[in-house]
Amino acid sequence: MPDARAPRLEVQGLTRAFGGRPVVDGVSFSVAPGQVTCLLGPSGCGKSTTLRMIAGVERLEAGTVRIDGVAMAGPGLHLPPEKRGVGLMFQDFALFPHLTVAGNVAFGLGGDKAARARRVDELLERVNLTGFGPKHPHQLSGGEQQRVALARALAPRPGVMLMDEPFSGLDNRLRDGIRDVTLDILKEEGAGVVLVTHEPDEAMRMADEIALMRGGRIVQKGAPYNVYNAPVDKAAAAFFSDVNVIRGMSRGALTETAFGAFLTPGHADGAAVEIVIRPQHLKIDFDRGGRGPLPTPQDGMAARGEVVRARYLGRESLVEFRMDFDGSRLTASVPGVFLPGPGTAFWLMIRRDKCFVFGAGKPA
Ligand SMILES: Nc1ncnc2c1ncn2[C@@H]1O[C@H](COP(=O)(O)OP(=O)(O)OP(=O)(O)O)[C@@H](O)[C@H]1O
Repeated sequence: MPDARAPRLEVQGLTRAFGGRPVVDGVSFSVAPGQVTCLLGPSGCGKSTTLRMIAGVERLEAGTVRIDGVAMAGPGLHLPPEKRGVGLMFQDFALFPHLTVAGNVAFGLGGDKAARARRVDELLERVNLTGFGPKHPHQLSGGEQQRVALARALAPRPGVMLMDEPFSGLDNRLRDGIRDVTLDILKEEGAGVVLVTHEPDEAMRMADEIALMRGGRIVQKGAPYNVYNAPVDKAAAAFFSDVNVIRGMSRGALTETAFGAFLTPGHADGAAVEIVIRPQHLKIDFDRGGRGPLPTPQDGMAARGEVVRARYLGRESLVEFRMDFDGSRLTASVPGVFLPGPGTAFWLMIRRDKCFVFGAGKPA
């Protein structure tokens, strides 16, 4: 019996260049049964090429791909996509227009007619499309077509499901529901899933593990909570939200700023450091006749700034300040509606437990 914990997919050192330019450069990760790994990163970072090499539609130059312990690609080895036992779901999911819904779902299925029909019915029920079998794709909404595509990809019970921006063609209202249905079914089926996306929200919502990619490499890998709350560098932090940056210089493992001193161990004396904080972790307080709140160990000292502009975004308001100490801009996010007028004075503090300290030399 196969080991239920053995990885469904193991990718080692995947490498590929186009025109002499490395596009995927030593990518390694593995995916357990029922696990969703999101390859997340900006356009052009090599996510799709990685997925295509795993699928077998692109050749790799170095590295190995193993599915359920069996080598699919490696030095001198390249199994075609149909021999890999992978399910594919791409943005332009391209149902076969001339086939019915049932015909689409049954497309990759072997076995006798009755067994195929049973599997098609079972899957259509799972994706809430019972009774849609005789229809044709053009009679379906975008969300329904997406669910047919999911059923079609799952029909042969692939050990590994590869999805490239599968939800990006759907409007926002549909997307959340379909993501949840998809996730439930994939977990039940026990497939290992690799999902490519450039949207951090989607990765946070779907992933058990996020592999953050940049320039053809995985720069950070971990549970969404860890990647969000312990980014490896400023760019990793900034990929998930706007960030504020306060610059300073480390001396004796401390960096003095207008917000008080920050511990900056590991940075040499004289090294430029950047203290990075997300807008929701700035605290703001009212001006009390030219004074702000008293310093606290948790939040350090308050620094004064004036509102440049405030915008309401639905769940939160974003307020941009010009800081007195150096004229720099900082942005705070406040839940709900908070729209102070330009020029209003406030005092800002920084939640020490939520700030990240990086050397200023790292890539932006
Ligand atoms: N067949 C190809 N020939 C030449 N260059 C290619 C080829 N396929 C991809 N590239 C280049 O490789 C780089 C990575 O492409 P890839 O599609 O993997 O990125 P991505 O992270 O998935 O981006 P996107 O989200 O925009 O699809 C891009 O610069 C792209 O132009």
